[in-house]
Amino acid sequence: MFSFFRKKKQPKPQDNKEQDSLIEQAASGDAAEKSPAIDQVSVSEAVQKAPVLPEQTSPLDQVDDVASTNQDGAVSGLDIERAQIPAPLLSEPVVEQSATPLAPEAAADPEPVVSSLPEPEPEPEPEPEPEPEPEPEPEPEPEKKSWLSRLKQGLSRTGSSISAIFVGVKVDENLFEELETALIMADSGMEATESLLKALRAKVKKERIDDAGKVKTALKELLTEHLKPLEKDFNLKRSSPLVVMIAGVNGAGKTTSIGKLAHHFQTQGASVLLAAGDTFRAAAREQLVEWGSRNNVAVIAQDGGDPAAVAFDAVNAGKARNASVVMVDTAGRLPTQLHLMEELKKIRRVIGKAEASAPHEVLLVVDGNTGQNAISQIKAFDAALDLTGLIVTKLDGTAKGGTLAAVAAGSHGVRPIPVYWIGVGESLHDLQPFVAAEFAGALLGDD
Ligand SMILES: Nc1nc2c(ncn2[C@@H]2O[C@H](COP(=O)(O)OP(=O)(O)OP(=O)(O)O)[C@@H](O)[C@H]2O)c(=O)[nH]1
Repeated sequence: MFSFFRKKKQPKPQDNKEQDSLIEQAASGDAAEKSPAIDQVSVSEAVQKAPVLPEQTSPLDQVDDVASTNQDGAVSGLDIERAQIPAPLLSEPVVEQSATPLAPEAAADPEPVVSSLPEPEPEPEPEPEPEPEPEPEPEPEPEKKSWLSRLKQGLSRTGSSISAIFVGVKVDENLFEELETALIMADSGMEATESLLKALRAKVKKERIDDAGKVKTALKELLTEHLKPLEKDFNLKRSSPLVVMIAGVNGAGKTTSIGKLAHHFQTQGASVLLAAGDTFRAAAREQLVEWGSRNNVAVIAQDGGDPAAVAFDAVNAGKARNASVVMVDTAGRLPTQLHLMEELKKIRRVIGKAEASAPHEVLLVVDGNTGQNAISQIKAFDAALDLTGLIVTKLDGTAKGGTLAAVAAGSHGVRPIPVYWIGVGESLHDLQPFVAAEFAGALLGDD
């Protein structure tokens, strides 16, 4: 599919443990003395020797540049290691096998498709030239919706059903019961719903609120207060480079969010380096390289191999180049795929071997449409990785949105992990900091 990537070896399950430990040995820097075989799986080599086919201007050319050169011409740590590699090894790159099985389409070069040519049809009679039609007036471009209106529209299913409850009704038990149902239907969970309604009843009683519209305002205040603990500024400058590891289930929006974040960080003056730690899906690597070129930032990648090795090299490259931020993408996985969750833990550990204080942030990307299932996802990834934050994507879609109220309430034992950003579209700018009041307003269908 991607001619510039080397054909991957089929994984040998019985070798994985041994290779994993070799990768970790390599990362800890003492492997060479312990086993001559480490040359075959050297962490740095794997990236440095990513193949570059001659005459090809593939994204990996850029990647190879990143792994081997330093912008100002200085010899980087990676260069030094490369210089010490015997020539035969350099010319024959070793691709270390990941614990992750290779996707069939990535594992085998596709057969060329040869389609049979149809019989040539007789030349049609030339038609007389039609009269040129007058050019239609160009339609005025619809004004690009603001992100907040996209969030409101995304949550409108919940918003309009909650809003409708307050129209033309008395403040009585019926109103509270309808609200209870609507909040549960919005995926807020029992804990959050009960606690919100208890507080609302108390407030209505204490402030003698007898107007349904004012009950809605009171609910918005309470919901904002409830969501407030999830609101947290992302501190970009606390370490250099700041190493951010990104995880999540398949298709949650990890790579897209990394692309958006790269742009966001750059607008704050940060220099960004990306690590294509999704070595499982070839298209994911290409997707990240594409985001990299869109943002004009370098991407460390290799064809196949161990994602921990990519992360390790990326952190070292980030240090050598004084990058402000290194973001490590990882392959999507379900929390039930225990061996893949182990792989994530290993990536986290190996990052720590490249830089003891790293990763500084471990973010879970959650699809906002996931509903209550998001709670079990967050719990499982948190147990494996000790998450530091969430990015909730696709809130411009058909999300119900109540899940965040459930997270804030610690539903089913989930930790109220901060939500740094929300995704409200597919383009570069469609990432916004999570603001409790705005989110509460959108969830309750504010105008
Ligand atoms: N509408 C909308 N679409 C989004 C948002 N974030 C991501 N997407 C889309 O979701 C799809 C999956 O996004 P990816 O970034 O490839 O997801 P991923 O988690 O990296 O996927 P895997 O690598 O397969 O696990 C893409 O079509 C994105 O454009 C968002 O905030 N809103």
